[in-house]
Amino acid sequence: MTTTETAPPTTLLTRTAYLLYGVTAYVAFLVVFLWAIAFVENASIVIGGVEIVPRTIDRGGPSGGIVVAVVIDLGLLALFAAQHSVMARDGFKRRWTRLVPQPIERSTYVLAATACLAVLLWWWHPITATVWDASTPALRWVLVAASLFGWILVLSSTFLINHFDLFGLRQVVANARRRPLPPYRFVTPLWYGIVRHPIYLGFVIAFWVAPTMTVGHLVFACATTAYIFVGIHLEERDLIRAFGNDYVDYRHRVPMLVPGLRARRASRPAQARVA
Ligand SMILES: C[S@@+](CC[C@H](N)C(=O)[O-])C[C@H]1O[C@@H](n2cnc3c(N)ncnc32)[C@H](O)[C@@H]1O
Repeated sequence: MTTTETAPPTTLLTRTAYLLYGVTAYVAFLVVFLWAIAFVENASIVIGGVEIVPRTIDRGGPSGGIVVAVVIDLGLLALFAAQHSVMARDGFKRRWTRLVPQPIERSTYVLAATACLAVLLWWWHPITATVWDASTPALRWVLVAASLFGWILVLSSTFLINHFDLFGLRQVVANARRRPLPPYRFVTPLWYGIVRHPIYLGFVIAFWVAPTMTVGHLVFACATTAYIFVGIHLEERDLIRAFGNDYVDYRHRVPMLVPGLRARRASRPAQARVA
């Protein structure tokens, strides 16, 4: 997330190149994000007789023994998690922007995350042994709808905090227009008044609610959920550093992931405030 106030002086050519880079990173992200939805939902989309989702969580990927598949899949998830955890930290960004110009720092992060996600989706090894399988068509539809609701929650929440800042477009557009970037703001609209992490809640719903749960899908859901808790811990540390008592108070008022949970614990003593 960006807190820059002024864009450094650059030529028109450089600013245009940064803008194109940012737009390319955003479009690449959108394409791979749509693939990720199709991947998790095991969607089959045929256009002109061609299947455009050749590999999903349970279909089409490389095969191997179960042990090999679990090791490779966990390795792919670890690669994705490592990229996210390291590159999103403020300390890394400070050192990183000595190499990468500030206006395209976020786009570079988005591009790296997109590349790691594409590698994960392409090399994922399905493990198709069934854990559960909803028997009736009506129940299957309900579960698919609930899972898609998770994706809607993810996407709508990005717009509630700042979609174009999250994906680096605001930064390259401001730089192209030679406008200073307004400081990044802490906001709590709509879902952010119900849980502190609606994007992560959306992912948890999308990953766990499935009409057919295979062993591979379960490995994916367990590992990503564990990583979400680690990510929340790191992200909240940065948010407290950036927004101080505003975020500490927010943590006391609003539950982390499960709506209503914190309200039941409201009588617990408040944690230490930021000095
Ligand atoms: C991938 S988003 C996830 C946001 C949040 N954890 C969620 O699940 O909805 C990560 C970025 O959102 C920013 N962020 C988290 N909560 C925010 C809030 N209430 N207002 C503004 N930015 C926020 C963090 O600083 C971080 O850069």
